[in-house]
Amino acid sequence: MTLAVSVYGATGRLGSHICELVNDAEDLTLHSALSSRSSLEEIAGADVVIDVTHIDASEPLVKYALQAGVPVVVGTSGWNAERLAQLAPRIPDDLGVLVVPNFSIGSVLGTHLSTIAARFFDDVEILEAHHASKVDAPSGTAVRTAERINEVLVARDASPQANADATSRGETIGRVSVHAMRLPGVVAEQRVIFGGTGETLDIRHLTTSSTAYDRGILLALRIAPEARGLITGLDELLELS
Ligand SMILES: NC(=O)C1=CN([C@@H]2O[C@H](COP(=O)(O)OP(=O)(O)OC[C@H]3O[C@@H](n4cnc5c(N)ncnc54)[C@H](OP(=O)(O)O)[C@@H]3O)[C@@H](O)[C@H]2O)C=CC1
Ligand SMILES: O=C(O)C1=N[C@H](C(=O)O)C[C@H](O)C1
Repeated sequence: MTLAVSVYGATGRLGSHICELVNDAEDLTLHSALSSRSSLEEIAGADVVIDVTHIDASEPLVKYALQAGVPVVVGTSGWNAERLAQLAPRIPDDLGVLVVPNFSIGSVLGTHLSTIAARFFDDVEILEAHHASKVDAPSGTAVRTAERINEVLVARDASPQANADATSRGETIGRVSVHAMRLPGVVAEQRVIFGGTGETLDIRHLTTSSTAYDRGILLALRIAPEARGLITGLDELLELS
């Protein structure tokens, strides 16, 4: 018994990699490979659809998949806390949507460790770097990391000392400044830097190849048909939360 996988964004960097991954896995088959020119009807009959496109396409895809009764794995960046809060109540009881800002296990651990560090440091900034072709900034991972750190800072009413008002101080997400660099030669990198009294803590994750995403993609695809409701990130699946 194989799982029929539909890939939305199949002509892109990550989508074409996912198609290869699915073709190579004995328990998965490629049901359909969609691009911007495809009809969403092509996902009909799939056991799961994975979306790696653009936020403008991702939202309609999720809506369509939920109506068609197809579980979804979303890898597209742009699903911030506000969008996720709107999505959660729209998911039927018998379906699951996994929104995964980063499929790399190291990145998931980096963000998890950052939420622990946020219990002890009031000041933190995120520095992310990606390849020059990336269309969105800051990265979905950086936004999600900042949102999760901010939840911890707000819960304990932490007071950052640094002033983040000037535009050169990055985009402010809650109490966290986020700086984005786009450069040829880079795949993906994120540093979460905490500042304290006489010390800094630098939690750095470096992606050197898109193979970093394989384990997380396969895990999410295999779990999606049994998942129920909204699952954000791989933390729960990796038993981190
Ligand atoms: N969660 C994770 O671990 C990762 C997430 N990502 C995210 O995945 C997404 C895709 O990244 P990447 O593969 O590098 O991007 P690419 O630009 O290489 O590919 C984008 C894909 O999406 C399609 N697409 C773009 N706009 C639309 C639209 N409006 N409607 C329908 N389809 C559209 C393109 O189709 P066409 O060819 O027809 O234009 C193409 O197949 C990004 O959001 C990125 O941040 C990336 C890496 C890891
Ligand atoms: O576009 C990319 O490349 C990536 N996008 C995701 C993001 O926006 O966080 C995940 C990873 O950083 C690679």
